[in-house]
Amino acid sequence: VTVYRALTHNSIARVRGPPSASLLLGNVTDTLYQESVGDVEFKWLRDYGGAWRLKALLGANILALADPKALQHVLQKSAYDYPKTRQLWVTLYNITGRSILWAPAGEIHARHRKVMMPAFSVPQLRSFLPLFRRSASKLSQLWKDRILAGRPGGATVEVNDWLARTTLDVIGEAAFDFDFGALDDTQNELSQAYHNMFADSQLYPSVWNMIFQALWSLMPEPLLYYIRYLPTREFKRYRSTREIMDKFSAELIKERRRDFVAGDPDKSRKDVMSVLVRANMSENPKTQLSDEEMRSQMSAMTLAGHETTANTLTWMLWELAKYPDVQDQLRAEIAQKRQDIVANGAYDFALDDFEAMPLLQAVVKETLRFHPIASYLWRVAAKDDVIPLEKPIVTETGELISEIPIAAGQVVMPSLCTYNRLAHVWGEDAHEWNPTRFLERDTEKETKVGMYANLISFCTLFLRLRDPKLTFLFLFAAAGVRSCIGWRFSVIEMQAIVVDLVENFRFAIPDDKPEIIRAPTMTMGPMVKGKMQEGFQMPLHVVPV
Ligand code: HEM
Repeated sequence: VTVYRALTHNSIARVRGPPSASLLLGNVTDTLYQESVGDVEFKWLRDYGGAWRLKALLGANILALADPKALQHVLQKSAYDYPKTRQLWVTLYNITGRSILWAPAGEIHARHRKVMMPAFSVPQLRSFLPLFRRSASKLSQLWKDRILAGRPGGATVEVNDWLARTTLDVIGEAAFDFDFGALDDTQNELSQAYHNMFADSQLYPSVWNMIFQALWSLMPEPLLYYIRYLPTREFKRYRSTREIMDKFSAELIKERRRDFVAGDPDKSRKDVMSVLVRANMSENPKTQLSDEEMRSQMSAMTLAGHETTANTLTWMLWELAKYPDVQDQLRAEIAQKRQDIVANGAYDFALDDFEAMPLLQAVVKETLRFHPIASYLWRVAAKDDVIPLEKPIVTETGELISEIPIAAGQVVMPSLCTYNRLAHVWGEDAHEWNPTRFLERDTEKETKVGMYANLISFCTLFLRLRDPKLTFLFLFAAAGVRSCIGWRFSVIEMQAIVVDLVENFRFAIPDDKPEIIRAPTMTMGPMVKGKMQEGFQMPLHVVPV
């Protein structure tokens, strides 16, 4: 009924949007088959403003949103009234099981979030800094020994693969106290299962696959849990990864629970799984996560916590290679801070040191703005609603509207990559990578969309986390919202890694200047044009400093 209402509700039809190339496929292929993320979205933003209509498969409408107030409404204020679409939650279920990424909006998601939050508290994350620094330094040493030894002029390094291996090892140790051995090239079932998963399974889905997914909206829900057994390229890949991970997680949870029951001999254990097991066992049995849910969190953590950070770091190094003056200034800032650290008798960078490095902060934020690896999200309205707009849009009939009424069942597509390019939020040069914008910004007057620098890239709600009172509040407020639980983890990890790499190496675009594209997959990875079948990659010329 809701699907039918959404199809027949006519207010959305008045919102302007691109003509649809095909009656059957609508504009969906424009997005999924575009060469580089943004090719079509930035044009639509220019043509229609902060909201536009796309045609989905079988004639349905999709409302795409870049407007700050609209995004705040859909992702924060009424977040549980905009659950994930069936296509998205089924995919997340297929990859991770009954994890927080799958968890249906409302009581189930709030229960998952509550048990998981303690593992992402600020003190807990501070304790991971030595791990991040150790992993970064291991990566630098491997480059020096294996690739750059005897080559003072440097060599071309495929940095994305190395960074994905580094972040996989980091998440393994931080989340499970487990060594994936990815940097050491250990032949490991688990690390192989996650290698290039999205590039292998999601790039340019077939038309039949898209039509099949559109039909999920009409299928009875219980049936959707069995779709994963179909023998398609992507389902086979997801299934084998999940089976390997499930086996591993089951053992790990058993071990951690045994520790807990036996009095937890190693109370200092900080890995996410230990904190999760402790938090879960302290919960009221009614609100505890089941064994299956606990196992699934491990898949979710590995999935959400490694390629995301690796791809963002890759884009950061690419931009630093393109802007050698910014790279030099960053290296000078690092050298200055290193001198202060040595003068103070400290051994290595602390979190406060990173926070006192304005250019480092700006480079991380600007990269998250410019290259949001989750370039758009999928939501569906659970009930009739009116979406407010900060800037009015012009309709098909020439009216100016500042609210869009929608019917239950309406599919909404928060377009994170276009919000991050709004000229009235980020400046007239929003389509340029320019970290200095974060050295000069006054965010007070902006509609608060993102918790971190008002960026939407982590889908976060806005609160000033430096204030301890608000941090406390955040733990509760965030219990009901689907923002990225790992945003701070990722920011600290990226700072720790980029500081080590820029301190030790100079990055440049290789002489053959490969054309890099932002592949339209779930984590917007870099690919070399013409070599897409080789998966994500970013060749950069690397010279030891
Ligand atoms: C640059 C790195 C990252 C980016 C840009 C990012 C972005 C996002 C976004 C946009 C969402 C919302 C997705 C949706 O609701 O449809 C999300 C959710 C999530 N992220 Fe991240 N993420 C990053 C790193 C991480 C890391 C390192 C972890 C874990 C250690 C993590 C764990 C999660 C989890 C568990 C959720 C689901 C939260 C929920 O539904 O309540 N992410 N992330």
